[in-house]
Amino acid sequence: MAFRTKNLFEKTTKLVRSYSSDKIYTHMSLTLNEQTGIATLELAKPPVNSMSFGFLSQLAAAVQQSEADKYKGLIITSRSSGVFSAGLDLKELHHPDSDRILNYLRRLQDVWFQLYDCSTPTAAVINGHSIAGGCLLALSCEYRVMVNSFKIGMNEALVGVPVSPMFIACMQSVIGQWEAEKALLVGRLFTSEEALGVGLVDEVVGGKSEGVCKAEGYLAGFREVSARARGLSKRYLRQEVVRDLVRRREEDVKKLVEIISSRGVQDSLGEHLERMKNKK
Ligand SMILES: CCCC/C=C/CC(=O)SCCNC(=O)CCNC(=O)[C@H](O)C(C)(C)COP(=O)(O)OP(=O)(O)OC[C@H]1O[C@@H](n2cnc3c(N)ncnc32)[C@H](O)[C@@H]1OP(=O)(O)O
Repeated sequence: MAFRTKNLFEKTTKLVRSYSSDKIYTHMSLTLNEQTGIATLELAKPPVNSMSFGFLSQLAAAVQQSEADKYKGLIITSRSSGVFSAGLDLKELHHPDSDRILNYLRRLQDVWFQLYDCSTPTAAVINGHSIAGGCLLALSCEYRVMVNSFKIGMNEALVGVPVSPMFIACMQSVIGQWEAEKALLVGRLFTSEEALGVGLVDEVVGGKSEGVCKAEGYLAGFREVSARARGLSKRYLRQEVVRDLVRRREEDVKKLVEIISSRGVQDSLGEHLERMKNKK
C-alpha cells in the first residue's frame, strides 16, 4: 500500500503563520493513504497530548488541510498507547496572562468549529484515556471507536472549572440532555464499556489496529455517496448547534476568561495540578 506522510508545514505555511508563530507540526503527524484517500492524524505530544496553544494551532491546520485536499476521510488517534488526550493544557489555564488566555480560548473555539463543521468524514480511534478537551475532540468527530480499559468523559466538575457551552453542546448532541446532565454535573469518567452503553462511543475494540480497521470501514461506507451532498447534509445536521455557538462565541469566551481568572477557580486548578504531581 502506498503511504505518504505529508509535510503539513510546507503546504500550510501561510495558514499556520496566520495562526501562530509556534513551530508547527511537531505535536502530530498527518499521513495520507493514497489508495483510500483516508488520512490519519496521529496526536504525538508526550506525555499526554495536552492541548497547548501550539497543539491547537496544529490541529486547526491539519483539519483545514483535510478539507482543502478533499480527503475521503480523517481518522484522529494517538501515538501514545495509554492516552488519547488529557484535554486542555492545565498550564495554559493556571495563572494565565490575560491576553494569552483570551487568545487561547478563541483558538480552542476556532479548532472546534473547524472540526465539528468540516465536510470531511471524521472518525476518532480513542486508544487511551480521553479527558475533557480530549473527549470534546472525539465527540466532534462523526464516529468513535474506543479501545477497552480506558476512561472517557468531561471531568471539569472535579477540576473545579465550569463545563463550557461547546463542550456541553457536543455531549448533549451525542448522548442526549439527561445523560449529559448526569455525567457533566459530577464530572463522570466512563469506562470504555460504560461509554458504549450510553452511546458516547460507537464501538469498543481490543486494540488500536482493530480500531483503525473499524474507522476505515465507517469511512469507506461513503465511497458511493456524493461528497458534496454528504458534506452539505452534515453541515445542515449540525448547523443549529454551530449557529448558536457562533452567535455567542465572543460573549462565551469573555465570560470563561472571567471565570477561569477568578480566585476560586485558580485555587481549584492549583489543587488539581498538585494532586496530579503527588499521585506518583
Ligand atoms: C473552555 C475552558 C473551560 C475550562 C475547560 C477545561 C477543559 C479541560 O480540558 S481541563 C483538563 C482536564 N484534564 C485533566 O484533568 C486530565 C488530568 N490528567 C490525567 O487524569 C492523567 O494525566 C491521565 C489519565 C490523562 C494520564 O495518566 P498517566 O498516569 O498516564 O499520566 P500522569 O502521570 O498523570 O501525567 C503525566 C504528566 O502529564 C501532566 N499532565 C496530565 N494531564 C495534563 C493536562 N491536562 N495538562 C497539562 N499537563 C498534564 C502531568 O502533570 C504529568 O506531568 P509531570 O510528569 O511533569 O508530573
